Amino acid sequence: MKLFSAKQLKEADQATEKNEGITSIDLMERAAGQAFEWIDAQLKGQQVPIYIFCGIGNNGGDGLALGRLLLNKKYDVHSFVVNYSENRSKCFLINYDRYKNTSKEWPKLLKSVDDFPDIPANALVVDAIFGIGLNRPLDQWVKQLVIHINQSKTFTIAIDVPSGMFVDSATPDLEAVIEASVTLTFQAPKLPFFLPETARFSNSIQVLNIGLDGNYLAETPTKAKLITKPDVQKMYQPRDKFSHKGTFGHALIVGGSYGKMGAVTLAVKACLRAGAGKTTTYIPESGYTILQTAVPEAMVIAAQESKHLVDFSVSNEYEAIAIGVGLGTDVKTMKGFKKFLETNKTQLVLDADALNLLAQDKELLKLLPKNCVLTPHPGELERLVGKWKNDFDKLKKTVSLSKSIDGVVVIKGAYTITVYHDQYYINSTGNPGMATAGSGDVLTGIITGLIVQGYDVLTAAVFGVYLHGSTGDLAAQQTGYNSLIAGDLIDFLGDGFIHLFRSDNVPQETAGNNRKNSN
Ligand SMILES: NC(=O)C1=CN([C@@H]2O[C@H](COP(=O)(O)OP(=O)(O)OC[C@H]3O[C@@H](n4cnc5c(N)ncnc54)[C@H](O)[C@@H]3O)[C@@H](O)[C@H]2O)[C@@H](O)CC1
Ligand SMILES: [K+]
Repeated sequence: MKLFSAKQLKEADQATEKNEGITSIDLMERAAGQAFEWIDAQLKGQQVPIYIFCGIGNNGGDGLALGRLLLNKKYDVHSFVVNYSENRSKCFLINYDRYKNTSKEWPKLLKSVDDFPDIPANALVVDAIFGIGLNRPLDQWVKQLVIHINQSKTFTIAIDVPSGMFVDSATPDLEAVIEASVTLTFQAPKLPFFLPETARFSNSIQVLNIGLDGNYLAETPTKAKLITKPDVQKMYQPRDKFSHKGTFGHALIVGGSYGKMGAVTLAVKACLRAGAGKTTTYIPESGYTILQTAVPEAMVIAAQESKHLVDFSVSNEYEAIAIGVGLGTDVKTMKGFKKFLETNKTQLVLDADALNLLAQDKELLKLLPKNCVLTPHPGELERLVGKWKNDFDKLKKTVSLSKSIDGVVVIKGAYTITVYHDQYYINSTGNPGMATAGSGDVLTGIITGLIVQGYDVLTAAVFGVYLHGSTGDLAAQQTGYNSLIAGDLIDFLGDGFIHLFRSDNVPQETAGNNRKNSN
């Protein structure tokens, strides 16, 4: 699903008006109508005081149109105009007049803190103060109004975006943003709904389709995409009946150190479960028995050194090498790692301590082969790219890193973002249960397993991240969040694949009939 910028959404509005021969006031009526339908479907006529706060631009126009529709359905509506400027938009003014013709009570003008109404605890608040047009910090008194609404702790519905949130750049003041209970967003979600600093404001997102021009939406490329099930269904490569283990590649997992062999165990198991034809691990000698016992399906090459890997001389028979899980950052390991990078030509997935080693000596980044995949969590990313000022700056820095290595960077988090050059792929699956030791090792294994089967690195990263999250969601249905451990992600990975082609609304016992493809 594409995440359009504010500028693109405005262009889509214009294309719709032109191609359908409608005016922006018609489009606003459509948007407000959709919001009304949604709210009416929840309230079903129940009488609660509805407090609508409207700005003086088109977001405010939406609020007034919504207020009129609610009044027509005999809801108890109290409207306020947040008079932050005299530059009222045309559509606001038209809806202001229409509102006055519907209601005996005019919207109350708010001009300063003294005008703020008390908001009853049982009220439903509608936030239509600012939408995607916000482009500078709020006036002090408008910020105070946002704080006043947030402090009311009432159920708050934001129209299009929570007011105060910037869509295409970092939100300058995180105290001046509406904390929405639900965000009714038009046509497509917006990028900051998924970024760590701002995601908490746009809780529970409902996308309302207002029928913007299909051609414009289809043909306009976006920097950011939200990756959902239909996107990954297209990525899945069905298996040929006559395939054999050689068809699905050979992966090497390099890592482990004394006390950290579990990381390799998890990665190699995940790699196999993701579908790699063969896997080999290259580990310090002390892990030999552990690996052979824990994962009989994997081959093991034990290095001479017992506790840390020092020498990384591996053959070039693998389709991909994952390196870093449980590796440690011993000085000798660093030396060997550098030597390995100087000669290696195989596709790489770098995680954990491999990233820490790269961060210790950034010159090593130049030795990475094209199209490698880096999977840092925020701490590892910061060590690689330096401190960022905000989420947008973090993306910018990650884009630079991706371009400089000509590879893929997976920023792990609640919404994991895969960055390739200046494209962002935002993952929609996963849950807080996955914040547990070893979860990242499993992801490394999954991505590596997909690469060796022939998925290109970007697809392997985006698809792998989705699968990892959806598997976590399936596992959590059995374990709950607290009890989910990384091993569960491996156990449920098969269900993750099967679930890709299962309709979400079909009860479990009949779901199998709806499977188009399974692994
Ligand atoms: N045809 C259309 O254009 C449609 C617009 N829609 C609504 O229109 C919204 C966008 O409307 P607008 O572009 O009018 O903008 P907003 O209503 O989001 O903001 C109002 C205006 O205030 C000014 N402004 C920006 N920051 C300010 C600040 N800190 N203090 C004071 N003034 C500030 C800007 O000039 C901005 O245009 C969307 O989010 C959506 O809710 C929907 O009705 C769908 C159709
Ligand atoms: K809003």
